[in-house]
Amino acid sequence: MTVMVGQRAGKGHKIGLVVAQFNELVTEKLQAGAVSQLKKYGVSQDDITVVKVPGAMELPRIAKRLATSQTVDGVIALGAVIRGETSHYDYVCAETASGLAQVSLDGPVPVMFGVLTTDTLDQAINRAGGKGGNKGADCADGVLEMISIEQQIIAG
Ligand SMILES: Nc1c(NC[C@H](O)[C@H](O)[C@H](O)CO)[nH]c(=O)[nH]c1=O
Ligand SMILES: CC(=O)[C@@H](O)COP(=O)(O)O
Repeated sequence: MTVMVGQRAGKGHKIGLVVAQFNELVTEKLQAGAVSQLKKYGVSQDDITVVKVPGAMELPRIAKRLATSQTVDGVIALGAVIRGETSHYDYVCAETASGLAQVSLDGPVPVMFGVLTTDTLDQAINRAGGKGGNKGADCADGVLEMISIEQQIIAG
């Protein structure tokens, strides 16, 4: 069996976006990048479900609820964790990443890790539509590619 990678046909696919409100200046740009990219590949607005959560730590729980709801073909989790004065940053990053990875591994649909983990606000802004690209758009590419890969594997 040969599985073609890089396939991003989006028409007819339903995608769930879980977006952290913490650092909303950044996460709203990630969300816009993801939606724009999904539409570029044919996903309709009506097939994109957006759920907001307080912060990155809440992303895994709602990503799991969406992933297991049998209403979406893939999930994109978006957030921006920016280092402060204490070790809280380390715990938020580690648990959010671990939680989302577990939802993707254990769940029925692919879950993309679209959480920026940066030392400064500028670094985050640069990766939400600035010179560093848009992590939300990158995740849109990735979720469509993963859906295609899994469909090809199932089809044999
Ligand atoms: N400092 C950041 C947070 N902190 C909040 C946590 O994500 C969580 O909402 C809280 O601990 C309650 O469970 N969240 C971010 O998304 N980004 C940050 O920089
Ligand atoms: C990533 C965080 O939780 C961080 O913004 C919290 O800031 P601080 O460590 O200064 O309390």
